[in-house]
Amino acid sequence: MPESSSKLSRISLSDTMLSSAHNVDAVLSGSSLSDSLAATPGELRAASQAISFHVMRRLGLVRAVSGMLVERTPPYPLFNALLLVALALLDTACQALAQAGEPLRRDIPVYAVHTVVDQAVEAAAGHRKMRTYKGLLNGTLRRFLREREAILAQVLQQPEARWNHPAWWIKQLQHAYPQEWERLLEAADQPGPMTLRINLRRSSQAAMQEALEAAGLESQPLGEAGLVLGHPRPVQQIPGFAQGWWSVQDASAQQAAGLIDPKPGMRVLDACAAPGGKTAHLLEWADVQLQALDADAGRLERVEQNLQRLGLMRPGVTLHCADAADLDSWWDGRGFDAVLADVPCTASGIVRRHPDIRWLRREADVAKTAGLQRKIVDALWKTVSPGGCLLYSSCSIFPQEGERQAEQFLKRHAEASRLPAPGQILPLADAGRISLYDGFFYALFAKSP
Ligand SMILES: C[S@@+](CC[C@H](N)C(=O)[O-])C[C@H]1O[C@@H](n2cnc3c(N)ncnc32)[C@H](O)[C@@H]1O
Repeated sequence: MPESSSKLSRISLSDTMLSSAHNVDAVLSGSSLSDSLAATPGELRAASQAISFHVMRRLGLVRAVSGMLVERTPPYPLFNALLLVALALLDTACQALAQAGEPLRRDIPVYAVHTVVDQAVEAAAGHRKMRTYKGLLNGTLRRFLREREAILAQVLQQPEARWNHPAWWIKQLQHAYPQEWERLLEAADQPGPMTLRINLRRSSQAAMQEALEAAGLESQPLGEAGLVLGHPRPVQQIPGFAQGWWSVQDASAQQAAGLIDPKPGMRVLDACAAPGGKTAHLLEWADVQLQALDADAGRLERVEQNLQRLGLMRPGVTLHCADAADLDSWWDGRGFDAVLADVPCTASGIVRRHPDIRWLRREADVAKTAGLQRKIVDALWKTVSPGGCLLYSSCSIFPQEGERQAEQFLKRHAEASRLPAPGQILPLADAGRISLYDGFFYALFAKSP
């Protein structure tokens, strides 16, 4: 039995399934899974997260199965979510049985078939408003077990069920990446690695790797300041978090500071800063004068907390809550040598870490977000001093938020030229190993002197 399953088995599965159903219901009603998990009781959170992530990665399939098996959907959304949770776990239980001897991925929650059915029915039976649907749940799960092969053969004809992404999302990727779209969709269902960026002002890659080794944690170096952990861990279980020796930051995001390569004394603007991953990296890189903005006051507080923890809140560093596109509200007219525009985006490049995103976004969001990005980056360009640079970045794999945005920017601004930068980074598995990189886009523009 995988480690994740043995840990989960110490907690009542019916409670965990019910809690996961609340999470799935929240996402289907338009809320983020992170918010719903934050409201989950602490003792259930880890197990509920494992199951909820799993259901998000199977949601297209189980919704199609439920649509086929349940003729009249009960008018109680929590019950429908519980059914989806149970179907996802049941299908996985059957898969694990069929693959006996070949373990499933360690993050996938695996239970025995009869346990899933019993515990799902118990979860419904113990809930005042779901009790009446107990028989429907039991009957549906048992029918799925009896007819699984035929049911799957039929529903897997539907792209959403086959790829577990909305149909519009699949079409976007087919159009943008005719060669890679299938691998991209598959990669979205693999969990991303946990990557640390070492705060070179407080530790070093070698010292941190030693500290990890002493704590029994395996890691691999990445570039000059990164370490990829063998297995993800809660931050409190990793040495040096409170001491500010490191931050969690994906390998793609770790490239921003090096692309800007700020020098001591430079005036730098980080225009969409929260929670401050790249702000901190820029301050670790050089003693710059840095202004950080974010439109969300709550998120901006996290920038301050992170900079305090890392020992980077020093004179010359200022934080402002402001709309970056509204220059009158925050800009004093003095130009910046470098501007980082890490713009808000659909986050289509990080679905492996946030498997709910694909179900929360709507097709119209892509154009809407691209419009907001254009407004922000056009305003920010005015703040760049002649001879300075602007780094545009987004954690998206939709070209409207990446290459297309960069091409159109160049057309609008005659005094802009493009400098070398990675462009679109795709989170594609390499030789069967999950990608170290989240989906990301970088374009670097120089302003003529
Ligand atoms: C991709 S996140 C930034 C991540 C951050 N750079 C990091 O590395 O930790 C985008 C941020 O932009 C902020 N934002 C959205 N619209 C904004 C605007 N008009 N002006 C400034 N910040 C904005 C959001 O609140 C969010 O924190």
